[in-house]
Amino acid sequence: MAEWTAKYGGVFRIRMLSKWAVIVTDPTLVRAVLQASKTYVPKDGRLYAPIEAASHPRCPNILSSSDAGANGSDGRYWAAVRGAWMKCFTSTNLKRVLPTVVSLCERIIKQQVVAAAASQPTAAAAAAADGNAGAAAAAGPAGWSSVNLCQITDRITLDVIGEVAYGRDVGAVSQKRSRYLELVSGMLAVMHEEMSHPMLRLLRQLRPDKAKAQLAREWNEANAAEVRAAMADPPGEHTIAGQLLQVLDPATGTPLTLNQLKAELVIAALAGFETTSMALSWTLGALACHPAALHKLEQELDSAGLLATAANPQPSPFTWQLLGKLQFLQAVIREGLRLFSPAANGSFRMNIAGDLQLREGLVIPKDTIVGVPFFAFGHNPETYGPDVEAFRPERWLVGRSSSSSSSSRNGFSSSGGSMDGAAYSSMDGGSASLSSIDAQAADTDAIGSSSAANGTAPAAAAAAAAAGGKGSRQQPPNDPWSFSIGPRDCAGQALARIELQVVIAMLVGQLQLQLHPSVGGWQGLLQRRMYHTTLQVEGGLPMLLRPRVP
Ligand code: HEM
Repeated sequence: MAEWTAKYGGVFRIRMLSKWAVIVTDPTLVRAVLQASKTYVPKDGRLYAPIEAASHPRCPNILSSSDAGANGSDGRYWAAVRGAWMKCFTSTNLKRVLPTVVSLCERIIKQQVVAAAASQPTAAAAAAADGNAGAAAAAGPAGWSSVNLCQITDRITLDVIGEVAYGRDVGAVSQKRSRYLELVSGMLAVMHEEMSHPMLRLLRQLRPDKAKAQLAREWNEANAAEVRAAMADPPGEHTIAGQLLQVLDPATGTPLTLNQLKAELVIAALAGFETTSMALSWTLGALACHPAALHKLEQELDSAGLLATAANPQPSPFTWQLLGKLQFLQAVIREGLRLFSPAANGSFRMNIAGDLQLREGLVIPKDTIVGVPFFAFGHNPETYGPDVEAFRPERWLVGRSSSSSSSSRNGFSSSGGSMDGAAYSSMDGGSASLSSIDAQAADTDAIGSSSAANGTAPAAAAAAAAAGGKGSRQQPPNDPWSFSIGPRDCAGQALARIELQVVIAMLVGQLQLQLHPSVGGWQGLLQRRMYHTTLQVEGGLPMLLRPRVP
């Protein structure tokens, strides 16, 4: 779709099985479709059936349920659970999660220090001397540990989700083998397959795949056990389980049942695990291929006391006060999210209300699918200029003031708003949201929740104009919108943004990173992009790591 976007521009239509789909990547039209307005298109669960299959086939969940009138739903259920999710992500609650993220990073760094030390005098040299070239390559050069970075980011992310969902350490970082990690990864693989091939689910119902059925059973049992434990001994206010246990189903007036809770809580892993982990891996991989950007980041980390150097061998851990303050780090994260948009497929909606006039001469007929694929959005040359394929964090700095995140109160944007005719409860709890987390606002709980900070970043438009491109017409947003925008934007983005900042700052601050030569540099990294519902790294991401200060 990125290629079609480059060829056909910010709006075009494609055929999806029996239906037409209008694909929108023009920022103005994306706003029209996704943000509260008369042209807003609500979600429709029918397009998300594989997610429901992996959560609970007969229970709605926050991600797939309709927010306004589609599928016979009035949106009240979605509004109730969304409200609970957002309460979980207030600054006060997120502050309780930050130490977990920091300590997981410290643990990973320690593991890498040990692994790198074990490769000295060098396992590689010994293996090479024995004529075992394969083992020598896998061990990496002396003093470096050879890793699949995706496995590291997976482990950190799953433990963060375990803490936020249930207040529990699921042990992905501390244990050598984590069954829960295997189950989540397995279920996501099934979900992606079924999203890509809609007939697959039907075929599997006709001819069941025993291994997949067993996986689904185990997944179901593991989640049921977590939910039962949470019901018996409710975890704290900072957990999604803790908040959901207080929700009353608007249809019955009673607390959510075990199945309803399970359907909701599973979404934390299905929506938050691979997306965040991939964002980390892609961004760290991109940094390893761009020494100038890496150097700038190192300088910024050094000035914040986060870089390990001979003079400062034990840098301070990342603190709440630093969130949103490191401008180049923020730019690196934005550029990573733009270029490697983790929820690549983006948001797909169904225009059920009637013919919809998006602008003069552009009408979306009733019953048409409307798709906003965020990977293609991030690769629209009309928006970002001719260098869309380049990793250039600076594009997010031009035109931003030094307190860049202050497009709204202290870095928290609050343009969520209400939606015609539908209860939109994400404002209820107030979440620490969008562009950054800012320490000045950290003590405030009643923070507006969602939606894009809608300032403009003139750099890309100027670049496009200079190149004579059509991009001069566009107003690029000052965030890559990888978390979507509007009432159905990512409920977990405040958490993801914290994890991205802390993990990148701490790993880069304390470890040297190099792409393994087998990847083939930047071009090789780009070729690993595997476009599913999420943007995965095909074959993992082999990297070499070593402590900055041995
Ligand atoms: C870099 C990481 C992440 C990215 C890029 C991302 C992206 C997105 C996007 C694009 C959507 C909208 C999907 C659609 O319209 O169909 C979404 C929704 C959602 N995300 Fe995330 N997400 C991330 C991390 C997380 C995390 C960590 C969690 C929770 C632990 C989470 C929970 C959710 C939920 C619950 C929704 C549905 C919200 C609703 O429909 O009201 N996400 N996310």
